[in-house]
Amino acid sequence: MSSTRPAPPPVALVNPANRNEGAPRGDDEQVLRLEDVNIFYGDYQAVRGVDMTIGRHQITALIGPSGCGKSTVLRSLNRMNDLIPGARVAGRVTYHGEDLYAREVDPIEVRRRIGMVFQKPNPFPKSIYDNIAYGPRVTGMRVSNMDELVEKALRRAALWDEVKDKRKQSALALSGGQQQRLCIARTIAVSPEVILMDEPCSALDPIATSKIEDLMFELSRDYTIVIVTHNMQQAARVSHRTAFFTAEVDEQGERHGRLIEYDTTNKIFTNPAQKRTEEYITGRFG
Ligand SMILES: Nc1ncnc2c1ncn2[C@@H]1O[C@H](COP(=O)(O)OP(=O)(O)OP(=O)(O)O)[C@@H](O)[C@H]1O
Repeated sequence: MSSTRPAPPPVALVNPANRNEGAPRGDDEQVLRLEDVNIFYGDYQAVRGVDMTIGRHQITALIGPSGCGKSTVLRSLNRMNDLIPGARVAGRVTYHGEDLYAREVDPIEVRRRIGMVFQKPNPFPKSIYDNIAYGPRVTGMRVSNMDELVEKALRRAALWDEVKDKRKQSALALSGGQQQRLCIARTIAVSPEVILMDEPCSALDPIATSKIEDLMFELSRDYTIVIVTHNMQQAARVSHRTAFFTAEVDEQGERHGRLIEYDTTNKIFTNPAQKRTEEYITGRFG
């Protein structure tokens, strides 16, 4: 951020009454920032010393070999690690400059503003309509017209045309790709600013994957997206910036995830600065 740029307006993570406020606007604004982030599961340090920023309305891909800490880092961005017994995040993770881990911050509000879509589509065993209405209801959002909200979320997730006549039917009857778009619609329904996606296409066929990729690109006009993917072609196709992680072995023989290189996706895939990045993207290791 340039020193002349005015600071973004504070975002109330603490006060749920402000949840319907629009997201602050600004082009290359940083939405999330990690500073010397270290993540532990009990005594085991899974991730070491990560520094990176996530820009607004960008798709940021986290790539790297299995076990290098991509999902762990992703979960630190909306305090999902809080739900894992023994997990602990040290260092600073800020959202528009606010410490996400400050004592007074409400993790529920964090997860509403920074939503998450998982690897395996996980709709609730409820109707399509109720899957979308669930979040607004439980978070106490003031909604004047729920039908409209449901329609908007389904349209936004490119699912409306396929389900408009069966909104009262079970979400479990949808195909895997439709279920994943429903999960995206469910995330969108509570008006987040950021959507975290943990390998959202790994359980889907190529056609469903391509629909989700198109959707991600479309959504990046309004949302900031961070995606973990094993699929390098996918990272290259959809993301603006790519972070390459790998696991390093310390003197005691323990493996710790490290961020090796973070740059524009074009740079990472055409002219990476680090040899390890090049070896990984050319398939020589990992
Ligand atoms: N809930 C947990 N409890 C203990 N250790 C964990 C837990 N989740 C992950 N780990 C460990 O932390 C390290 C990083 O795991 P993580 O799942 O973040 O890696 P990843 O890069 O996302 O892997 P993959 O690509 O295989 O999903 C691994 O050594 C893993 O075994």
